[in-house]
Amino acid sequence: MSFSDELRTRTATTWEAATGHRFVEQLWAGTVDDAVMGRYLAQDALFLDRFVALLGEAVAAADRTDARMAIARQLGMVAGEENDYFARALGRLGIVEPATPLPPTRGFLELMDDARRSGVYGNVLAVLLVAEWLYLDWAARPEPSPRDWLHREWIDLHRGSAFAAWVGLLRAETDRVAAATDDAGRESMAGVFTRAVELELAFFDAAYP
Ligand SMILES: Cc1ncc(C[n+]2csc(CCO)c2C)c(N)n1
Repeated sequence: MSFSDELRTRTATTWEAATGHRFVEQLWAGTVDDAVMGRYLAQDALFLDRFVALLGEAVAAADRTDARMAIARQLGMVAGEENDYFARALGRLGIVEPATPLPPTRGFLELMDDARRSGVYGNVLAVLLVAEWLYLDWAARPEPSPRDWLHREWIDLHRGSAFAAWVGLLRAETDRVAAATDDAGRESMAGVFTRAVELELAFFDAAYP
């Protein structure tokens, strides 16, 4: 079993609680309450800002040109298309002020800052991999899309062949880097991965008061 599969298996209970969360169910059904969607997106705007900084560190720390270029392309996508969704969505929901980070957001910001400041490519990859793979997992359901663009576009941003290929690259990089590092390095990557999965679940929970 690959290193990434092993991490995914090790965290299966929490992972599946996140991918099957009521937020995800309601998103697919198109029934997420505007107050819930607003709380979630306002927190996610804070998350995304630091996520872009983390992608910048991955661009800097990658030890192969093909990976560096692929990460840089993805960084451009997040700063472009994804940011545009946020502007429209927050505008429609009437959210103008930046939110105060709730505990799961604070945890994520700290985890991303630690990985970024460490400059350790494997730890940076471990956070990116969870954030992207877990979202691909819930967004790739073979179900009809909700009608409201607010819900539909949030699903569409996380599925499709380009996004699946990006997650494939993160998995391949994670496996390659893990194979080239020592036990302590792999333990560190596993710790970051596990913490990120826990935070993804807590992040969905926090959208509900
Ligand atoms: C808490 C939280 N975790 C993961 C993602 C997923 N995500 C973050 S940036 C991005 C764009 C593609 O690189 C994707 C899919 C999120 N939005 N919020």
